Amino acid sequence: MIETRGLSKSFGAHKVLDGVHLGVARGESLVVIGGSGTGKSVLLRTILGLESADAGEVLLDGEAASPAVRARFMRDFGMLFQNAALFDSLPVWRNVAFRLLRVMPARQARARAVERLARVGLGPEVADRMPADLSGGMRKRVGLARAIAADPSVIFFDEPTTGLDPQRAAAINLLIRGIVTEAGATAITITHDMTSVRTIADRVALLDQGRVRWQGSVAQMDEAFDPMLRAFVRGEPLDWGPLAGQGRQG
Ligand SMILES: Nc1ncnc2c1ncn2[C@@H]1O[C@H](COP(=O)(O)OP(=O)(O)OP(=O)(O)O)[C@@H](O)[C@H]1O
Repeated sequence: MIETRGLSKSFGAHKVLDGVHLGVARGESLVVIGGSGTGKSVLLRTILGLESADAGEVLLDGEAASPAVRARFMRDFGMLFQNAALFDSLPVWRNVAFRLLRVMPARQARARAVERLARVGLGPEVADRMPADLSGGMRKRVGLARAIAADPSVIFFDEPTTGLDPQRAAAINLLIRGIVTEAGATAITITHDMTSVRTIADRVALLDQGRVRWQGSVAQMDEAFDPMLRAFVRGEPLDWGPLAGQGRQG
């Protein structure tokens, strides 16, 4: 359903994507992992056309992503941005119902928004609050409620559990898994959270230095020999050289 072929993107002299080949089948959940700054968010933005690629191509439903193909794709698409990206001037329910308000009466859109808020563990009293009055974790969940409000068949989640406590994170992981399994949605998720990977992923791709270094199922990930993948999965500390950790010695 979504395919990238040799996708490359630089900012000035900094090559962030260096020939990314990746595919996601309809109804599949792909999780992209990789160290900070390896280009995971840039990859999603380039697939969406929010960044233009320097080389390579994006195919959506087998067609090259022309503006018309992208517009069609976006009609049935939801996204949770890393920072939730809420509209600060709109109350929570209008943020959640933003797209619904174009296609249904306000009363119905509000009822749907309240129902979606409940799915992410937020009560109806949150509906009329302003985003600035919410905690970071609550904003994240409002962003998730907005992403799923219109029952999209394709959803991108950029770090869905960052900033949530472990129990809320686990609930969000199950919600995302349910959206893929029960509603048959196609999902790409970026995360650093290995619990999320294990709950959400049909397939995992490890991005490194602008390329897909490894990809496979969760079971294959646990058996894989790739040293970088193993270190990432186990959360082994990076070696930052002789100055690292000096603060600990006072
Ligand atoms: N608009 C931009 N202009 C210049 N550099 C950018 C721009 N967007 C991203 N970058 C750079 O591209 C690199 C990859 O960024 P990206 O946000 O994709 O990383 P990431 O893998 O999602 O990281 P994290 O896990 O920390 O969120 C970073 O070095 C970042 O500074």
